[in-house]
Amino acid sequence: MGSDMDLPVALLQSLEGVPGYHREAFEAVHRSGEQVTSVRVNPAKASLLAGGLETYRISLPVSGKIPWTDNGYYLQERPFFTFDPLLHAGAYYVQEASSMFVEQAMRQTLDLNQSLRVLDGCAAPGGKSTHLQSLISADSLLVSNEVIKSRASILEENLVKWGGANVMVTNNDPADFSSLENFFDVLVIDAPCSGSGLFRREPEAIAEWSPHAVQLCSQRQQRILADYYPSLAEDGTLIYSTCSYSQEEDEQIIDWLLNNFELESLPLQLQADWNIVEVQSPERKGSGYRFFPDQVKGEGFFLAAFRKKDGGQFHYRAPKKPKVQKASKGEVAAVMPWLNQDAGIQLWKQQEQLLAFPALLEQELLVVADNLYVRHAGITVGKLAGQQLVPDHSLAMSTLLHPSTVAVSLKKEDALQYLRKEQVILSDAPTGWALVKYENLPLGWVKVLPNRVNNYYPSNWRILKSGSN
Ligand SMILES: C[S@@+](CC[C@H](N)C(=O)[O-])C[C@H]1O[C@@H](n2cnc3c(N)ncnc32)[C@H](O)[C@@H]1O
Repeated sequence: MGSDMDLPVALLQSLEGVPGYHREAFEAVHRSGEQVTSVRVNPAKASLLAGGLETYRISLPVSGKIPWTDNGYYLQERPFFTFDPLLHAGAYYVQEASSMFVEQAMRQTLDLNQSLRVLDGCAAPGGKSTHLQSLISADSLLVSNEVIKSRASILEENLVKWGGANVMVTNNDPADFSSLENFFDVLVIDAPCSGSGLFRREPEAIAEWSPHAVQLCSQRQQRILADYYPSLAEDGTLIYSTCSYSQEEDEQIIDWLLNNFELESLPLQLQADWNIVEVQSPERKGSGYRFFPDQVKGEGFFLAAFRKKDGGQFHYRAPKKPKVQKASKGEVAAVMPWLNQDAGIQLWKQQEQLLAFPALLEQELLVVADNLYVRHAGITVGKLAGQQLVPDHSLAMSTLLHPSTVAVSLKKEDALQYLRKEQVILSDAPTGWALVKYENLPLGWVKVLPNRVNNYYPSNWRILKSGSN
């Protein structure tokens, strides 16, 4: 190999004959060094922002819309995202454009107005999960599972910032889901893969690639799919994706799925100007969709969708010893003034923590909590000290918060100071708990005391870098 962007010869050879692959253009786009930056806006927070969508345009150098998704935008250049308080407020997520195509698979194979139980089985750091949460209805459930503990904590952070109440973050092995047979209506597997689709953005990954690694990934993808499969209900949708170009991880997985399970391949409609390549698996002619960076404005990506034709439906049985209990009348009375009254939520208690969860998803909460290791469920409201709520950061990030909660607005420099968990000086703030806001979006809590202000931003999420742009 010569320069960093010399792609593995074995990869290039393996792609000969693949529909849509043009070696010269493919190599040229990797050599070009062009970087595509994109974000997906949080529709639940966009409406709260001081200037609505226009605020994003001021904060971010938006250059255009990503055509296969409602809330995705390309940027002219990559800003220093860490120094944008709106990122920390969960106003948007920085995400690769091609992977937002999962929205088409969801929209074209499901009625998103229905109440759905959705499992994101390979969820960290949360790109697909935050997207799925924005797509599903308020009385649908998203379970975001990540097997690696350290990655599950990043997933939790991103989902807490996103602010949806209908989400549970779990940290389980895929095999643990065997106890939830036929529970989910949608299973999204954005599988760990050999990563060739990201070589333009991460050239250092090229050195790790080998045909052997592709084989290992393919076997692991089969294990993950086989472990999760029983948890999908009959007529449920399976969405499988990778950021690999290798057929062993893409078309051959489609054939493996169609050969080993009662699945039907679901073709998706494409617009010609998206330049996404439709492929068929060699044996069973299942449909797949491949993104080449020389043809789309985005990185390499592959997606296929299926309908499950066997299984059955889930039958609810109340757990004998529920892991969460309904909050008492007194606890509800102490907490309700903090919450938006129309939110349709039920308050629960787990040890000392109070949490808010959509009232219509009571059975779902109980079943998932009974069978899995739940890191986070709904909105953590906080703990009661006597009759007083000590509010949790999750509540500040949530749209459940009562709109007239005491708040102070900060300019960018002060907001960054707050996000570094440093001292903030607030003149005129009344004593007690207050939200800190930037452009009308909450960043977190402070407690105003007569002689100082205590900063309650979560220590492990604080900005560590100095500077402001
Ligand atoms: C491609 S990433 C997922 C990216 C994520 N869906 C997103 O959009 O932000 C694949 C994830 O699968 C996880 N993973 C690795 N090995 C796994 C296994 N054996 N079973 C399940 N997940 C695994 C990785 O830790 C990683 O978080």
